[in-house]
Amino acid sequence: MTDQIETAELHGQPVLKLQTPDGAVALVSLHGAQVLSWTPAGGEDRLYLSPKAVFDGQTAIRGGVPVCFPQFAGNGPLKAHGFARNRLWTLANQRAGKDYVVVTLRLEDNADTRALWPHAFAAEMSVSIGGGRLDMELEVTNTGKAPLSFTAALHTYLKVREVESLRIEGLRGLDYTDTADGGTLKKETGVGVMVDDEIDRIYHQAPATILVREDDRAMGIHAENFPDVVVWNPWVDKCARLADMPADGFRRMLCVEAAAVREPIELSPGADWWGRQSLVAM
Ligand SMILES: O=P(O)(O)OC[C@H]1O[C@@H](O)[C@H](O)[C@@H](O)[C@@H]1O
Repeated sequence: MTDQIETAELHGQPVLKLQTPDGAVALVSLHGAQVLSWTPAGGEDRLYLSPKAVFDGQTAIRGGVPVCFPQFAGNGPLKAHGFARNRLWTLANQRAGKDYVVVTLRLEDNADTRALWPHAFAAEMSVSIGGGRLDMELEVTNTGKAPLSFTAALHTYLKVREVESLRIEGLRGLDYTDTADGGTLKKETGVGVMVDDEIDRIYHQAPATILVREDDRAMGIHAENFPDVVVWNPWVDKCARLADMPADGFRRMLCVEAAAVREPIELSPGADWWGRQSLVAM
């Protein structure tokens, strides 16, 4: 470990603390390879972590950036969002420079994952911070002898001041699957998407960059190799049903997820795929 990367604990669970000399800080949980908090240089924490999140080394942690793999949501036989967020990943690589820190966590198949999903794979999640940026990259390699396919997402919980006061820009004209309306396919007509009710949408063929604009700040969200963008907020009733969310938690969060859902990723033996999401605090 360098002094820019330390091992620590959060609520009894192992985390890596990343810091750059300019003051950017992130916490990454080994459970799920999940970024739990990210403070850009000179700023404040821009990721939502539920104060009721469960840290027991098994349950998925509510907040930060859960890694959904090898299945997005309930789109397949596995439990919601696959198993990667419920597994302990190992530190595979780390590097620090004058203005950046990067760590790579790794998860491979074992008897337990093969019982759920009969494939050999290696997944690596790289997290890099510096200045006002957070870069996250998920790479998956088919290490087996048969083809495999999966869906995936970086399920980013943005921390927002008041969800009803923000606007999501860049989605106009896109087709989306409205999960909150039985999976109906619709077209986005709004110039800016506002949130004043439950929203659970998978936007397809999304542009590389979208913007979440708040009254006094914004977040630029850039994705590569993730063709879908999921926008999710549970709103009052669904939030009340989530045991690991406070009643008013939905007001402080907005999930904007870089995802590959509509077209599963197909990997032949030996092939690999990567997808990236970057957040730029403005
Ligand atoms: O409660 P979970 O399993 O973390 O899922 C949260 C939400 O994740 C979103 O990605 C899905 O679109 C929602 O349908 C889902 O409710």
